[in-house]
Amino acid sequence: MITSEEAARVLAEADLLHSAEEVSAMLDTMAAEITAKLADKSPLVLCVMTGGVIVTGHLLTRLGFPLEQDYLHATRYRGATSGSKTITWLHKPETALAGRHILLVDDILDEGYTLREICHWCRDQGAASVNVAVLADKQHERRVEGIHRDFSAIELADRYVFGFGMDYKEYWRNANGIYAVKGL
Ligand SMILES: O=P(O)(O)OC[C@H]1O[C@H](OP(=O)(O)OP(=O)(O)O)[C@H](O)[C@@H]1O
Ligand code: HPA
Repeated sequence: MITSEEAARVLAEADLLHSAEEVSAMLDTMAAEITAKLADKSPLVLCVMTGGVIVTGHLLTRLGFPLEQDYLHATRYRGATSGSKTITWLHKPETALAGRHILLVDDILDEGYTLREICHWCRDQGAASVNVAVLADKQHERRVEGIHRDFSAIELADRYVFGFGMDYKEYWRNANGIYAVKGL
């Protein structure tokens, strides 16, 4: 945990990677790609809490076709900047997944453990298809086997980022843009 004063310093010293306007334009593009693939599938959109909440909200207003929405919460970082290999499930969706076309929406695909486990779970539930949409796809060599994203708004360099749902030690999910922590 850090104090709010430390959090304010982290933002003041951070590098702005993408402004809110840039994020908005990239979400427009991703929404168009999702529409082209899923508009006739009546998908079930699952927000991956907590980080996925902001991108899911912005994305949903750009999807002008019939869909349903639910959420799940699976976490492995729990406020830290490096993750455990064990995913903790805090909430599973109420909506039945069997036979549904699932669109998972999360803030970031980093090493991939989280979304890989969530995709496996969706398939175990009998989903007809599983598509993954992330705001940010971090570029590095540590990605686990067996996970790929179908849609991504932004590719990012290998730095610890925050904003637009992504946290730094639980702060600054509310930052309106994408920032990289100084020195990380
Ligand atoms: O690709 P990975 O290396 O697995 O990391 C990506 C995941 O990590 C973050 O979740 P976190 O565990 O921090 O949970 P939170 O969203 O509740 O903070 C983020 O929201 C992704 O779900
Ligand atoms: O770079 C990151 N920032 C915030 N949350 C994350 N979860 C995985 N990687 C990150």
